[in-house]
Amino acid sequence: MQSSLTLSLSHSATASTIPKSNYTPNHALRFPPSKLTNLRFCGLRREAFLGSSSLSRSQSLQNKTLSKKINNAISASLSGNGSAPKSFDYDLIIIGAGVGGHGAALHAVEKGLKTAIIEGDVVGGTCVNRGCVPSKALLAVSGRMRELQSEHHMKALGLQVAAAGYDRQGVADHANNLAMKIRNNLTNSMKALGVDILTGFGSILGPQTVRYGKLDDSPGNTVTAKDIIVATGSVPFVPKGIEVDDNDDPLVQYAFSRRLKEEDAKCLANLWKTVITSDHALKLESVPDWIAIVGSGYIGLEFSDVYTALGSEVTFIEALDQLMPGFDPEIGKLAQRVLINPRKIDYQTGVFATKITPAENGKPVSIELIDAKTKEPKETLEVDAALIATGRAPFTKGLGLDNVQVALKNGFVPVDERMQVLNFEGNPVPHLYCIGDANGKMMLAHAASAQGISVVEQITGRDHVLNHLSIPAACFTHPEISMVGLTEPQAREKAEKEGFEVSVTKTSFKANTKALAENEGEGIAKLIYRPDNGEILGVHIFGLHAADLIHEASNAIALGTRIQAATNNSRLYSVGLENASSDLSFVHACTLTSDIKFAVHAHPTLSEVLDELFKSAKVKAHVPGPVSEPVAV
Ligand SMILES: Cc1cc2nc3c(=O)[nH]c(=O)nc-3n(C[C@H](O)[C@H](O)[C@H](O)COP(=O)(O)OP(=O)(O)OC[C@H]3O[C@@H](n4cnc5c(N)ncnc54)[C@H](O)[C@@H]3O)c2cc1C
Ligand SMILES: NC(=O)c1ccc[n+]([C@@H]2O[C@H](COP(=O)([O-])OP(=O)(O)OC[C@H]3O[C@@H](n4cnc5c(N)ncnc54)[C@H](O)[C@@H]3O)[C@@H](O)[C@H]2O)c1
Repeated sequence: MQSSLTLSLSHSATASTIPKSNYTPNHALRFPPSKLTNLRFCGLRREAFLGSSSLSRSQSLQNKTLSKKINNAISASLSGNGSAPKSFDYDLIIIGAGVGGHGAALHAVEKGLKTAIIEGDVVGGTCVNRGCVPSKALLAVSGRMRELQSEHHMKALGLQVAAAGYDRQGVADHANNLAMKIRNNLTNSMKALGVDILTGFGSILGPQTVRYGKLDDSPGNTVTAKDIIVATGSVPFVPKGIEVDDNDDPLVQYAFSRRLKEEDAKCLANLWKTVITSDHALKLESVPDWIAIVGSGYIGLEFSDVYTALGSEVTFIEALDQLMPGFDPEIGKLAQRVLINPRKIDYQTGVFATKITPAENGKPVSIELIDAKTKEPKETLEVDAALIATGRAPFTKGLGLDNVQVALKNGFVPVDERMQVLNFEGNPVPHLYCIGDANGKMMLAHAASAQGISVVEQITGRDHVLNHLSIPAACFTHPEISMVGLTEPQAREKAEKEGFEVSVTKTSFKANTKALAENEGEGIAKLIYRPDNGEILGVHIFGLHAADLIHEASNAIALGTRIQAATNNSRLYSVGLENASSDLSFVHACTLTSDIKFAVHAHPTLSEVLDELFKSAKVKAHVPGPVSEPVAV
């Protein structure tokens, strides 16, 4: 924390409980001295460089001029009749080489398909370059910083550590280098397997036909394929009224291109990067003293972990009535108690950030807040920087989908459960699929990849429908949060509609030897299930390595494993024991393997948290029935 800070935020207080006199007016005091110097030294107005335009890369890609260019390019290369080609250049063409496209390409090659992937920017897409990969590198640092800074934690382990510090550029380099390494791995893996990587912006010209090339009026290249997968991903969603001024701003690019003196360029960069999205925040070009994070979903929460570990104070601005509204409410409450309240984080819920203006000429970032329900103005917050983490928008403009009678829905590509793209009438367009963030089903890297693999299975003759309720998700805070399936309210709603009973059971990390050995006993696991048949409806974990632990539950859901199947397993179990010498493996195969309650976990491991969880579930007593003959598998 800078010594210039005059305000010490109460840990659990909402912003509105902080005396107003401390909160906004003397805001200049919150600026680190270096920044004030820079602001005075620069004395430049951003408009002096490029007028008032300040679109980020992603936004500028999406703007109208771009759409026009693409449409012109598409019309220039349309062959005329729009009918399907008779022979094909490829078996499969994928538009977009993010993790979704990459996963599909690798599986397609394995299945013997001649495959090409079209990429308009860099291989790896959001996850590798601007998402999962660099964010997890920053979170790895924040986790260690947090641990080293916790005197109490260190003392409990009998350790003595001198004051922990960090080198901002070193941390940023770690994230950037990791992204580069994974990007190279992805590129090399595709090249090695013979996937053709075609460079350019891809769009659909007609059935089974794609154009790729520059974003200009040139005809570009036309390629055909038996099947096409759209995997164009997403970009940060910035609500109306919020002005983002991140580093990809054409103004900054312009300044650099004019070869300003290094300190001038740095100064300009400092001056302009005050309202950012995750695209920019991941570069960690600065660690602001006080940053407002608009949105308390995955991105907001993970960045709050990073920023507070590195010394920032955070103010969350959340439109809904509670923080982390997407999580199971009970897990959300615990997460708030552990991840928010003891840290230098305050928050306002039930408010919209309607207008955000970047810092300029010595003035801080200003954030106008309105009550989310009444729409009445609430207050204007002044901070050093703002991170906009209000969701993601599909990147689907200019894809030419109207050439195959497809209309976007709020920008997303409409698909059915097999990821087949649906036309105006709701019918699948033959040979056209969309996976990943662009279809909006589940905006997660592994979901994109799993959808891609599922599509390849289908086009190679094996029908496959992905069960999205079996796909786990994790938030990589310290400790982590993970989940699979339904939240408790969702499960109860479903139960009411379909007429079944729901039970909930929980276990604590406090009872787990390994967690206690690590001095990390804070956490719970929660199981939501059907007591009548032992079906797992949802599992939620908050605690050490929750992101790794969830897979036992997600695999169980995917494979249809029950907590305890509705057969008389206990009788089968005893039959097995009596005949242990010869028949136990048979009995195992047909009964115990379908009962997760009887799975064996190594001791002492964190996985015993889940073992306890499944064992504590009370599946209703079964009517004793005839014991079926064991079947060899
Ligand atoms: C900060 C952050 C952290 C995240 N962390 C995680 C995490 O920990 N775990 C997780 O599961 N998910 C995480 N995500 C979400 C994850 O990044 C996305 O769900 C995932 O990247 C989606 O993959 P995709 O292949 O659908 O799209 P993308 O990764 O966005 O890739 C799309 C690709 O298509 C290219 N493209 C777009 N249009 C065209 C076109 N017309 N022609 C040619 N190329 C085109 C783009 O340049 C891009 O390379 C995170 C996201 C963010 C922003
Ligand atoms: N660990 C991970 O798997 C991981 C990490 C980061 C991102 N992601 C993916 O990226 C996607 C985007 O993440 P995200 O955190 O931006 O979105 P999100 O949907 O998770 O959360 C956005 C939050 O912003 C709030 N909000 C929206 N507009 C607002 C406004 N004007 N004022 C105040 N609050 C507002 C919403 O109520 C919501 O709580 C997620 O869907 C997630 O799947 C995943």
